[in-house]
Amino acid sequence: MLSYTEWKHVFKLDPAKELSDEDLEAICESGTDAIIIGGSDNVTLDNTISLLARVRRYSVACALEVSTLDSITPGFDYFFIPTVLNAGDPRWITGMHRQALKEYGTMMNWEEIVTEGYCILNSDAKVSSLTEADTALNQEDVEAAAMLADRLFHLPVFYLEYSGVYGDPAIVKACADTLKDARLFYGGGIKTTEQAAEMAAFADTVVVGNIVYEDVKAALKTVKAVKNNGSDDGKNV
Ligand SMILES: CC(C)=CCC/C(C)=C/CC/C(C)=C/CC/C(C)=C/CC/C(C)=C/CC/C(C)=C/CC/C(C)=C/COP(=O)(O)OP(=O)(O)O
Ligand SMILES: O=P(O)(O)OC[C@@H](O)CO
Ligand SMILES: [Mg+2]
Repeated sequence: MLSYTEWKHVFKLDPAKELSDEDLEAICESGTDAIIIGGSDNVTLDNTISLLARVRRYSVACALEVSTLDSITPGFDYFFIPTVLNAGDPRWITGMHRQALKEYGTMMNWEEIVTEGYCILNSDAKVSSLTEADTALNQEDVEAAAMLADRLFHLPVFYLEYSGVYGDPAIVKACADTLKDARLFYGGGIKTTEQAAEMAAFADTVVVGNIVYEDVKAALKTVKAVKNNGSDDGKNV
């Protein structure tokens, strides 16, 4: 299994959405580096376990991106823990985390835990309303968020989240230039090979989500586009 520090392309699958066995097989066997299971609403223990079991038929790495306490279950290669750096509601910065650690703190394998410093930039995304994110950020503000994640908090991942819309490549580049150690994850609105390649030039890891459910053939094409155009700064590998 590839360490998450080497992932260039990832599919994010939502346990609350339907995906046929045929499409799931194509996604898992596509050459992507990993499957992240996660979503911002209607994620339950049942739909998480069900999707995990289906993905486990394949050898691809599989991570849970934890968004609710109820959906935490063993069996993943990694547990990605978001903290939303521009959240208005502190529960999504450290509140839920402290609650989770009361329950799981003594039984954690810390090697499997990867904290993601999220910066949410699409005001229309569900995740934006959920966390009451302050999305009115200019490039300088986003660079400061990247520095906060990387230099001040030493988070392993800074996640530029445009969920649902294609982001601004200039901002993604600025973050790539700002980060020293943290890996840059980019996610949001990727529908074409051109978009996938453009973001792969700056981001360490490109996350492809909703298009899987809209046009699986287009989703599959993003794998090669990313792998052939990825940034290669040797960070953290
Ligand atoms: C033994 C055992 C099972 C051990 C497990 C160890 C473990 C994992 C312990 C937990 C440790 C811990 C600290 C957990 C944190 C718990 C928690 C709930 C934290 C809050 C996380 C958070 C900030 C969530 C906010 C939402 C968010 C950022 C979700 C990520 C996914 C995402 C952005 C989806 C996209 O959503 P969206 O595009 O809006 O949705 P649609 O595509 O459907 O429109
Ligand atoms: O669903 P899309 O818009 O591709 O975004 C991917 C991911 O960043 C969502 O958390
Ligand atoms: Mg989504």
